[in-house]
Amino acid sequence: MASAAASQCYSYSSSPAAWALRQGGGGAARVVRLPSRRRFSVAAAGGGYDNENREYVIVGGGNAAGYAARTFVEHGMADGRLCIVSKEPVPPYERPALTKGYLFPPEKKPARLPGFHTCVGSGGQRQTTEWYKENGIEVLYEDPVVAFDGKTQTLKTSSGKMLKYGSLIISTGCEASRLPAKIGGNLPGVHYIRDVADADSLSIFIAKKIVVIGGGYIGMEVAAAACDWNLDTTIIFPEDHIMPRLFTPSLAKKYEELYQQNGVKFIKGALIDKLEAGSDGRVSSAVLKDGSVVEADTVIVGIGAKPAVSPFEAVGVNSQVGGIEVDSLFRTSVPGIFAIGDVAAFPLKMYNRIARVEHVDHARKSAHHCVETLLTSQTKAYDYLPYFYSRVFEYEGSSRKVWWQFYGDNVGETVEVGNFDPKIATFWIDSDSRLKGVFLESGISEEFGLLPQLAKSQPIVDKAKLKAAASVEDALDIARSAL
Ligand SMILES: Cc1cc2nc3c(=O)[nH]c(=O)nc-3n(C[C@H](O)[C@H](O)[C@H](O)COP(=O)(O)OP(=O)(O)OC[C@H]3O[C@@H](n4cnc5c(N)ncnc54)[C@H](O)[C@@H]3O)c2cc1C
Ligand SMILES: NC(=O)c1ccc[n+]([C@@H]2O[C@H](COP(=O)([O-])OP(=O)(O)OC[C@H]3O[C@@H](n4cnc5c(N)ncnc54)[C@H](O)[C@@H]3O)[C@@H](O)[C@H]2O)c1
Ligand SMILES: O=C1O[C@H]([C@@H](O)CO)C(O)=C1O
Repeated sequence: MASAAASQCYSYSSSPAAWALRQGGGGAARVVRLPSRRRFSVAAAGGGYDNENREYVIVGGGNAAGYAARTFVEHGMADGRLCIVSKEPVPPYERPALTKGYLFPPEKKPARLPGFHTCVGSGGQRQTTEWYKENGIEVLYEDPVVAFDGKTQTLKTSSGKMLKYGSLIISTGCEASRLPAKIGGNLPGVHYIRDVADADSLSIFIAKKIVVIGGGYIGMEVAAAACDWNLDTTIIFPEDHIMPRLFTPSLAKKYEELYQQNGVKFIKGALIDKLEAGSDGRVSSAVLKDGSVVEADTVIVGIGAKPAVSPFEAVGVNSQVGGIEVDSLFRTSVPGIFAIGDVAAFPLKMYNRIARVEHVDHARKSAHHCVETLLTSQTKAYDYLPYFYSRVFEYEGSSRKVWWQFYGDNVGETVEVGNFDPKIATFWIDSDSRLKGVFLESGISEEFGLLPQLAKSQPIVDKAKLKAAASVEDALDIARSAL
């Protein structure tokens, strides 16, 4: 328990006159008005709290938390005032590295901590453990919050610590969806990848035959990494093509063919009936619903992720997309409590709907926007342009590297140009001929730089001209000329 420091009390008030939480999209607007001036004061250590009276508490030490901490420091509001409570034993890091550089073979200089702490993924400073100490930020490691009381503004951690907050930022991200234990989802040799401990335990390094379950981001990035290990790799998923959240069938076909050229086998339209163990108790095969059996000494499961709302359900969970409901300033319906990153269900202003975005660009930007709101009472609504990307086969010696970027909304008719030679562009165009979304494989930086401009301004484009484009470069010129 905290030492009984001399009693100190600081207080501040919630920022704007009235808190309003609107439900966008189809839901009727619901404005929750609260008394205009709510004063919060964080009781002194006399209350016996374990976080040294830190006014600001971030729950979750992942990608968004690292970027939030940076903004607190930029405002000079971290030292002695910020506390991060994390489930993990290490400070925030760039999670995307876990299925990219982290999976390179030992002789190819795999990414390892402390090399990829936030904010290096966006060209920022590497915030090591020492960085948090030097900036006076208290970090509680390996001690997840298990209980929360909004009335007393207190949190309880799994080790029994009691923490008091003035403002609380929920940054708990997502948890990997799991196969049920009863069908072998927890067998030794079955792996999920969410945090660096998972990546460390991944026995891809000693595997011979791996089965990857799920044809999404994790599935594709792990399967590509397995090619660098020359492993016998099979991907199994229920849809009829990979990346169903984003890829068109024809785009998926191009990438599937590239994976097959690298030796990856696909079993599509298939669901796992169970995972079986061998005599050593480790996973030895995957049995599909049709009864067929695929041998494997390692199984990597990438079947989606669920927002980690616990123990903050009472703050308000969005029924459509899940996650903690926030407004365009990341304020929840409870004054002084915010949510950011994967776990936040926020108004996607451009498309007038509530969304959750499980990608690192939003984690970084939402963190910055939220802390700016908290510290400066700015009222500029978050106006996020969805940006997703992936990089595979990027290892040294790969026959071709793959790096695609997508901006916007994948809605409408698609026009696809190019055939991995080396580029591919796909344009999503709505019924008013407006460009809604754009995808580019292996662009040069100027071309990648054009994508957000196109997706943000949504120009009217000539579909016929795009379809007739002789190359990806021509197609981008046609789109650029529509700006
Ligand atoms: C393997 C992998 C690769 C990825 N690659 C990419 C990519 O290439 N590009 C891209 O755009 N996105 C990628 N993503 C998605 C991106 O990493 C996430 O969108 C981003 O990490 C979300 O940041 P966050 O802070 O909201 O959540 P997280 O980074 O998941 O952090 C949440 C943190 O909160 C902790 N936590 C949870 N509950 C509690 C609790 N009760 N108390 C305390 N701590 C708690 C978790 O342990 C974790 O440390 C990848 C994700 C994974 C898993
Ligand atoms: N480059 C990136 O942006 C990137 C990279 C890795 C991870 N991530 C994030 O990490 C999280 C997890 O990624 P993911 O790939 O697991 O999720 P995903 O949603 O991208 O893919 C899940 C895949 O598993 C399939 N699936 C669902 N249930 C299944 C089942 N029972 N059996 C077999 N297949 C099943 C889905 O149909 C889909 O193909 C997501 O939030 C994702 O955005 C992002
Ligand atoms: O954003 C990212 O961060 C890591 C790595 O670049 C950090 O060094 C990675 O692989 C990304 O895609």
